[in-house]
Amino acid sequence: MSMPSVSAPPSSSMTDPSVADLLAARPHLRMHALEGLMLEQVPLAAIADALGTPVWVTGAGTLRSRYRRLEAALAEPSLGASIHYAVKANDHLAILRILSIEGAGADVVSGGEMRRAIEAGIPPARIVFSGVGKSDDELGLALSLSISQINVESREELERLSGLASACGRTARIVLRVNPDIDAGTHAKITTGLADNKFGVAYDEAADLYALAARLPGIEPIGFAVHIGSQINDPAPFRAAYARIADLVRRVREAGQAVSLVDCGGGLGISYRDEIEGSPRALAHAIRVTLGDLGLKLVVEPGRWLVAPAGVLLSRVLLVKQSAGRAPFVVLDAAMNDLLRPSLYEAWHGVVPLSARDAVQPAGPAHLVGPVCETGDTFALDRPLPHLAAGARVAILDTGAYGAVMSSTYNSRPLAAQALVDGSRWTTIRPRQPVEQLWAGELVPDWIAAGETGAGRAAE
Ligand SMILES: Cc1ncc(COP(=O)(O)O)c(C=O)c1O
Ligand SMILES: N[C@@H](CCCC[NH3+])C(=O)O
Repeated sequence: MSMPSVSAPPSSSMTDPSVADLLAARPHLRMHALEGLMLEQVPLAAIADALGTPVWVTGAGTLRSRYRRLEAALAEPSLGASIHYAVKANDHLAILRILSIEGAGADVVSGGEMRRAIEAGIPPARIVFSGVGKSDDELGLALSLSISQINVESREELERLSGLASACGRTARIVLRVNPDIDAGTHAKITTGLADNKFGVAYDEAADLYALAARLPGIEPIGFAVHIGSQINDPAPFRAAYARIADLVRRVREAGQAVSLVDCGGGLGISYRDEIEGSPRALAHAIRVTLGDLGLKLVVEPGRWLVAPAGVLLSRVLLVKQSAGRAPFVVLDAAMNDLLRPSLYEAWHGVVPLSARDAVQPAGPAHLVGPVCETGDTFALDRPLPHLAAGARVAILDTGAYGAVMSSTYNSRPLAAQALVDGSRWTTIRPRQPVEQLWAGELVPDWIAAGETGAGRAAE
């Protein structure tokens, strides 16, 4: 099985793309001789000057154009698949609003995401609720809002939902998420369609469970869902998974049950390093040849492909730590608490200096790390990087998806600011978190605050 970019260790390689290669593959980014690195028509240094670093920046124009490319590929008359953006990839209200205006619905995995999507103007009728474990409160919210569909992942959830729906006199339109046992060929931590993974109901049990769903009060089964993982660039696993679902649909129909919808999930990958980006047309083809002639309503749930390339994380070099005979450590002011992907999946992200002056030939291999007290707080190891002195600023590329959303405040580091570029204008969409907010909700019991020493050893 080939291991694509998300799993590629961030170590040195003769094949690491140069700054010029990285920019050539990303038309929304370019290096201006004087202004430095531009996202759409905005010099990123201007944003770093105004907001400081680290700061996330997303290009609205880039996002829209990617949405339109995907929509065009899926809009063929034989498909007409509707796009439900996977909110988990980047849940900022401005991003959701942009996509909502483009016509996207939402795929949500929590009550919080459901509330966010609605707050951003996505109507409940365009919201799909996925997830392997949903609380009664979350299911109750979905029922009270009459969202478009609830993707059920187990018999236990189905029976619980039936009870909840009957109790409030509502009917839940459910889609059964099936685990097709297909290897998506992606990183083990983001594969979801293998029988060993926690997601979905076993393929062999799906037909019986669907039949049970039709008998349960408060439940209307309308179809099947499948999502085999994330960062998938090769269409073959999609095709294999959809073929299995098509067989299932035929069998269930032959048994006399109605199936009107298939939710094809998300998962389309991008090019982080030098992979061939997942193709919307190839995805559409995979859907058409497997499910296209079954008269189904089709749904997709893309996240990463839409928003990852549209975002960058800007950071500043705090210091360069030299050590004789070893690659230097270039210590950034961004860390794993901001961008977790390299630490979590050894993910490779391109790094480009903001200043054209810095974007020259690699000075030699260097380690790009953050200041957090974890050895795993690295962005790149042994990477041939341009010469970066203290104070130099860089953009870490393709961080629009699973970037800011996965941030934490570990080491009491406030959440970074966020900005939105739209053509030639830009604005702050989230100020840097004030440090006091880090402890704003914390309570110190009166007796501790008063300095009591308490029971001490006697209680041990
Ligand atoms: C059910 C479901 N749908 C959609 C997505 C979005 O995936 P991606 O961002 O890879 O398109 C995910 C995340 O993997 C998911 O779990
Ligand atoms: N968080 C992952 C993707 C998981 C997708 C959600 N199921 C990433 O950064 O690549």
